[in-house]
Amino acid sequence: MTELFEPADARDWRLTTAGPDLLTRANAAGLLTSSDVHVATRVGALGGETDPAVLLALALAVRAVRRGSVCVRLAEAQASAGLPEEAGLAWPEPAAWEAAVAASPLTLAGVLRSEHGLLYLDRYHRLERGVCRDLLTRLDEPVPEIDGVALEVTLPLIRDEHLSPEQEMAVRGALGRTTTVLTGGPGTGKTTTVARALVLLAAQAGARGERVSVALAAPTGKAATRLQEAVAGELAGIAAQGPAAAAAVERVGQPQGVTLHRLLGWRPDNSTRFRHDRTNRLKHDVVVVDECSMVELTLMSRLLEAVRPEARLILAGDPQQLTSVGAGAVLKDLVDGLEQHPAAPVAGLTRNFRSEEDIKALATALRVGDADAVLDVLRSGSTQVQLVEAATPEEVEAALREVALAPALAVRAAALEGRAGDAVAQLDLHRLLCAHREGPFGVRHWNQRVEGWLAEDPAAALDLRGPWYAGRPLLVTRNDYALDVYNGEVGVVVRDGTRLRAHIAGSGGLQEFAPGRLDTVETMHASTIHKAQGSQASQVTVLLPDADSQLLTRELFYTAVTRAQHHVRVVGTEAAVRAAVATRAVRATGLTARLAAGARHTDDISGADSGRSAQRG
Ligand SMILES: Nc1ncnc2c1ncn2[C@@H]1O[C@H](COP(=O)(O)OP(=O)(O)OP(=O)(O)O)[C@@H](O)[C@H]1O
Repeated sequence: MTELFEPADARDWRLTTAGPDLLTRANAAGLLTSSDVHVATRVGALGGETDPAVLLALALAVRAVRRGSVCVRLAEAQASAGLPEEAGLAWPEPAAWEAAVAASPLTLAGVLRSEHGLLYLDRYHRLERGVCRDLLTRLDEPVPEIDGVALEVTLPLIRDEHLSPEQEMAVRGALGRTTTVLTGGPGTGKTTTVARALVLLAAQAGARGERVSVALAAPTGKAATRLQEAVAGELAGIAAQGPAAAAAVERVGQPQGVTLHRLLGWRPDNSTRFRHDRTNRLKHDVVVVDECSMVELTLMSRLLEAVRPEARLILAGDPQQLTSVGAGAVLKDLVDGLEQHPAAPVAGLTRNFRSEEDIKALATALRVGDADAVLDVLRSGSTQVQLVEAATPEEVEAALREVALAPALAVRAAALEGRAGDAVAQLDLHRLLCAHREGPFGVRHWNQRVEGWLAEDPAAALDLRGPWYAGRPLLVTRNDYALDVYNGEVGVVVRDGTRLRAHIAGSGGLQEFAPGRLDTVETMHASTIHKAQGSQASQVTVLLPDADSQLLTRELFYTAVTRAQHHVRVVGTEAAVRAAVATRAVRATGLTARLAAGARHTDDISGADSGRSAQRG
């Protein structure tokens, strides 16, 4: 994947004429945006650097972070840029380039940091080193001796309900160390395992005459609510076995699921600093964070600073999913980097207990990158997965109208009758997911199309003169602490007599608002795959963009299809399916190599897999 933008015309806002020729050429070729160039030239001017090669390196480091990487490997920059010859960019010779960067006043001043061929902006270098150091320190932290009697009494209670051998291994592991990275695809029992680990940890604390305080958190409100509900459900299942089990579960308490930002203590004056930090740690003895694939480097750094060193930390997630919107690929890096660590903190769950067989087969084929197998499953005539081949706008329109209008009508009908619970519950039955926000394959377009179909449908009788209408499905896009609604939560606008009310589903149930008070919501007849992370629906329709879309990656496709519990419908072309499978969204970071070097007790992070960049396989 070349990751270039195509200037619309000579006045494209991403184009600039200010700056050294090398940078403006890289800008004109679509490699650097005007802001990359401006930041590099401005920082260069402030730091006394005029060498265009060094400024190009700095601009590429800025670009890397903008695109989700933490650093850039200069030696590979030319190859991964994929610029055509005609771009006329005179790439510096790598060895001389690295030497110039090393000798630059920007490096001497600490603005740029080079390490084993990886070039970082100082902030990201500090964050990465901090995450690595905090994690490795945590892994060396001793844990209280295990009380054998309490363990023998509690293990049968959590085994009885259900616990596979790999889950039991993970649970025992969580008991024996401060930090556990629990990985697995959807339905592999991560929450089940977390709930059981909580029961064991609470029993151990009980044997020491203590009580545990548990925090459950996730990057989005929806994921936090799901975590809370799933843990509560599992605990209730264990408790139902009898008085001894109920007593063991009672020790865990009833932990609330909260967003990670809320757990850490959001501050109105600062978006990357929190009330809880190294000087004001979280009081909890056990901190569980789910959907960690969505946690960016900055947030992981703040989390590790805030958790007491002796507290238990369980980081759960699926490293195959899309990485965080912000820079870093932390969960994946932890899994790869800690693989060889003597404390063996990574516990992988592989058996899927929930999904339908063909959805599992599709997810497996995607994980291993076998495009033929993906297409075979999609075309197998299964009742669970299906490829609706649609190449032209008319074919896509027909395919989506068939699947998206009926759910929208059902939501509208419930909302008109004031049945808020039913209307919101409908949203879990079907989700239409797009890769893009804009354009013919984008969320904005399909939200408008569904609204248009509703307006045309006599059953819906929708008047589209205002943005608020009964049956408008809502997706919360940002945390609003004043209203207590959180990113990822969903809701519906419902008629209440003569007025409209917005009902949002949060961890405490439905909350009702005057629609005008909500300014962090968007319409959700369709949503992006990114925004659907951390949620699931019974049926999912995935609209694939054109095969040459820069957003189309295996991770994106995998994340989309694994949102489905019972049925996945993929709308697109064979070429798009193949392009998705062939394209990896790999980010350049040094964390894997850093962690692996830490595990080997060396400072050498020149591991072969550090500083990877996006590639089309
Ligand atoms: N060992 C097991 N035997 C039978 N059923 C199990 C087992 N482990 C988990 N399950 C069931 O499988 C389903 C999925 O488990 P769980 O919700 O814990 O998975 P998960 O990995 O957290 O999924 P997701 O990330 O998609 O929420 C649940 O219904 C759970 O009760």
